[in-house]
Amino acid sequence: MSQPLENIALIGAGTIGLSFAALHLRSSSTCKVVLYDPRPDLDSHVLSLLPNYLPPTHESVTSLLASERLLFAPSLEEACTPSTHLVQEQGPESAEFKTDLWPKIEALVSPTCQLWTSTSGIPASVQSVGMSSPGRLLVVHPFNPPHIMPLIEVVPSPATPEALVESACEYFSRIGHRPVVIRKETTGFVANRLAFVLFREACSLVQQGVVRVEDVDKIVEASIGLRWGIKGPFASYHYGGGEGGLAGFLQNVGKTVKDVWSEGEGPIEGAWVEKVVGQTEEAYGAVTPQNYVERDIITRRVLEVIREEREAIAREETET
Ligand SMILES: NC(=O)C1=CN([C@@H]2O[C@H](COP(=O)(O)OP(=O)(O)OC[C@H]3O[C@@H](n4cnc5c(N)ncnc54)[C@H](O)[C@@H]3O)[C@@H](O)[C@H]2O)C=CC1
Ligand SMILES: O=C(O)[C@@H](O)C(=O)[C@H](O)[C@@H](O)CO
Repeated sequence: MSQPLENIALIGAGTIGLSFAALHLRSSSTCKVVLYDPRPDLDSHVLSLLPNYLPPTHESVTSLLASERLLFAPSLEEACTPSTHLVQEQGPESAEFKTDLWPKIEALVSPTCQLWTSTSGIPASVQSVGMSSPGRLLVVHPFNPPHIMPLIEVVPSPATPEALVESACEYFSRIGHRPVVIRKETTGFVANRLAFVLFREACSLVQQGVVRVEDVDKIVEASIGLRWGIKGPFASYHYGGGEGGLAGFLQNVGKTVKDVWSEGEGPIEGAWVEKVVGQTEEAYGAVTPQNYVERDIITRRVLEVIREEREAIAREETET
């Protein structure tokens, strides 16, 4: 068991950084989270958003600040110290920014400090080129918002020791998340690759006038979005194949699958960005904080029902 992650420095306190702050703070009643972010509105940003990310019964942000379990560091050097157990970065998605940052952090912390990046798709082997021990850097890619969404894609570089991978997986499993180790550094890792392929097809269908933005959302929410939250694509198609399972599915539907695959490639023609953005803004207007509150309430409830039902099924299986 690696050292407890009690002194945590979060570099970048935007959408993801603040969500991870809530996750770490609610996962341990003793851990200390130090935020470093040069944004001029950091105080108001944290005070306005962080309370929504913490459970309603959790210690208030004001109390966390008063007890110094939550701190704002005025500099990187004051956020990352020899007593820091974990530095997690969620700054701008820029290879230049992250590559420049990690050698600085490495020089500030102890050799046992865990170094994680929340990047959407910049591999650790790219970000760590300037580090003296590149293998120390590990990608822990969340799905927004990480204080609720359980997936963490743990993506080691070829230089990363297995012990660091195991330590990160152990931490996230212990706090109720679902880490999945991705064994090769692909662009966008796995979740984003799957999401972006679907998103490309959705944009193409809107651009072709096959369907409007809001109808794509209705279709996904009323079918695959629900289905894949319960059983992923392989299990779902295995079930869909009846007695033949996935082999039966591929035998029955395989030609249509391949026909669709062969069509859905290459760039989308025309001014598709303007079209999908225009229809999205027309359908939903500007995003408000209340949108996030409603999203989080429903997402938490769905996850809770899935957990409750799976536990009930497991209990029945052990009792029979
Ligand atoms: N937004 C999303 O859905 C997801 C984002 N990510 C990744 O998380 C990272 C952050 O993304 P977001 O939170 O969405 O962006 P964001 O723009 O909300 O937050 C980035 C924060 O970094 C701060 N920052 C800028 N320069 C800095 C510096 N020198 N030192 C410290 N902080 C600095 C900014 O002030 C800002 O608050 C990116 O790498 C992104 O790819 C990962 C999964 C999902
Ligand atoms: O969709 C998410 O939450 C994450 O998988 C991402 O990394 C996104 O691509 C994010 O960067 C943009 O929404």
